[in-house]
Amino acid sequence: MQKMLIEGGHVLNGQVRISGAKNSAVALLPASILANSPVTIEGLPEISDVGTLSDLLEEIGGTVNWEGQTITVNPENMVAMPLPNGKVKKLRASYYFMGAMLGKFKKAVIGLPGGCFLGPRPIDQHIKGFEALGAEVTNEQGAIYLRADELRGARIYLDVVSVGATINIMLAAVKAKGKTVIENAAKEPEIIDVATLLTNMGAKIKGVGTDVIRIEGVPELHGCRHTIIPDRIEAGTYAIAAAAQGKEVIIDNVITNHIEALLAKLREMGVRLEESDEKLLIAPQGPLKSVDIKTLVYPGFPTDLQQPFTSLLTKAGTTGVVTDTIYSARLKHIDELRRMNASIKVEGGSVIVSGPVQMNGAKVKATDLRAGAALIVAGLMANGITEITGVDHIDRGYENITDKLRSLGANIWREEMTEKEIIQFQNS
Ligand SMILES: CC(=O)N[C@H]1[C@@H](OP(=O)(O)OP(=O)(O)OC[C@H]2O[C@@H](n3ccc(=O)[nH]c3=O)[C@H](O)[C@@H]2O)O[C@H](CO)[C@@H](O)[C@@H]1O
Ligand SMILES: C=C(OP(=O)(O)O)C(=O)O
Repeated sequence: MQKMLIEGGHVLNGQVRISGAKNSAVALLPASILANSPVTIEGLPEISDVGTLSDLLEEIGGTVNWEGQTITVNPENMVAMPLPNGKVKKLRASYYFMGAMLGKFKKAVIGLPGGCFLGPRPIDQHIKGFEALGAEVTNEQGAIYLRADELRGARIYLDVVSVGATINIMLAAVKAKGKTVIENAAKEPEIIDVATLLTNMGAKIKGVGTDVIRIEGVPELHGCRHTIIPDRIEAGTYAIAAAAQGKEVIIDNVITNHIEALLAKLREMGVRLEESDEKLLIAPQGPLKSVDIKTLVYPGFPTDLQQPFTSLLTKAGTTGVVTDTIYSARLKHIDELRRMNASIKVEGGSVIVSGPVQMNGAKVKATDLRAGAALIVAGLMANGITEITGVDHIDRGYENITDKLRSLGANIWREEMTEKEIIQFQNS
């Protein structure tokens, strides 16, 4: 087990390249199950969630070949192998095996997913969608059993706007008989990316990127080649780090339109930004002004950037209020930031950050993926050394984050933890 160390105070400068989007990758891989011939996906990020899903595809009989960042999944010998335990619990996106296996085999057994603990994360809307398509869904000892004689298109209204439910219902519906309409669908760019792959596989999907998606089922889907979109949350994290501790940082391979809500807030804080084709320059100038943020579904401010943005607010004057309307309990980073000298109050559902304060290095724990990103941003700004445990969470979603930050001038590295440190970490 490793820990991450950061000597704060070094100025970030230079260029960093963004990897393929985690939240696309984790849906594109299960989508390959639906094809009857090999699917090639280019530009996958080297993160542990991708590794885990690739193992799961092999567990159900697929063959997976890697060539650099390009993966080819051959689904021809896949079977409806139950996956009630084990790797499915390591990540959230294993729930996409439900929709994809139901769509392909009309049956699936998948354990309830893991992923970041952000408070309750029900999957009732996924199940409502599967049932509307004609599946019988039961929860038996923590695993979801799905069976259908036949999947039939249906009109499905999502009670909450859900990324996972929108994609999962698309996966189950593309081979169903007849028309499916998903109303109140989510509009995240990753949903468009998955629909693009499915369309290249022969699916008939309209309206993706709006809140009404229409699918006309087809009997067969074939293999294809697809290039993944860049990770807007990774890009946003580097943009926040650059605003916190950068001079002139260029973010390469970014679709700036995908992070417009963040960029608007950075501009309000007084950060100079320049956008060009696939590139974004971040050049903070002078003291930062505090702003308020409220997370919303896309294209609103993303919940996945709320935690790192909270770290940035510690450097701004004078008071910023953060409200997460998607995951109100996504607050585990706050105590750790306080250890580093942040002045943060939690009142009702809001986080009130007072600044500017000088953060100090401390021993802190990443309790989830973006809490880890928040601690890295704080560590880059802090006096002295910050030691972060819980690095496994960070590795679920950030490719080579230590190398990328080092190339920008940060002094960040990893060390193996001693046995005593591992025991302390496990008991904390
Ligand atoms: C793998 C992946 O893509 N993860 C992302 C996805 O998670 P995930 O797909 O799990 O998040 P959802 O969009 O489904 O969740 C949005 C909100 O709806 C609620 N909800 C969701 C489904 C459901 O059946 N019932 C229900 O009540 C959730 O508790 C949450 O409050 O979108 C989140 C919100 O942008 C991001 O933080 C995650 O990074
Ligand atoms: C919450 C996240 O991921 P997951 O849904 O995979 O847990 C995230 O990417 O911030």
